[in-house]
Amino acid sequence: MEKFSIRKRIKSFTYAWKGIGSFIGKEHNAWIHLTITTAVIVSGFLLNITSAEWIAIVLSIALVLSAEAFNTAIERLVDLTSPEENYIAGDVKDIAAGAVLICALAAATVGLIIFVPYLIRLL
Ligand SMILES: Nc1ncnc2c1ncn2[C@@H]1O[C@H](COP(=O)(O)OP(=O)(O)OP(=O)(O)O)[C@@H](O)[C@H]1O
Repeated sequence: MEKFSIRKRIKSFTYAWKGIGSFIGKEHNAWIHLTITTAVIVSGFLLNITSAEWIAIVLSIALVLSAEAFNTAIERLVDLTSPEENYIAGDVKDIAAGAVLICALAAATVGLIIFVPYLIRLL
């Protein structure tokens, strides 16, 4: 087994940050998710939501962003390995996109459950 090395662990961490940079820098879907994320966080502070609600929001944000990041990685891998039209390549991309949609719908539901009562109270 390879010897444990702090330098190597730090390097892995910098690769992960590089991956986040590539995801945010090139993906229009990531920009949309980040815009919604910012709006949700600002709303959370303005409405002074509870700790438990923050936990649900943070987990929902992480769920959607990580699903989108996995989807992007799969899309790029498919483009690399199967740039030509291929039924399975298309299916793989559709399934990955479907996974993002499932996560986004769940996050939207969490957002509605948390924010709608606050907004009704404001009216
Ligand atoms: N190599 C391929 N073979 C067959 N179908 C493909 C292939 N590449 C993409 N597709 C089909 O086109 C759809 C969109 O592809 P892709 O996600 O690459 O494009 P996009 O619109 O640029 O996506 P995004 O905006 O998420 O980056 C896929 O979900 C799939 O149905």
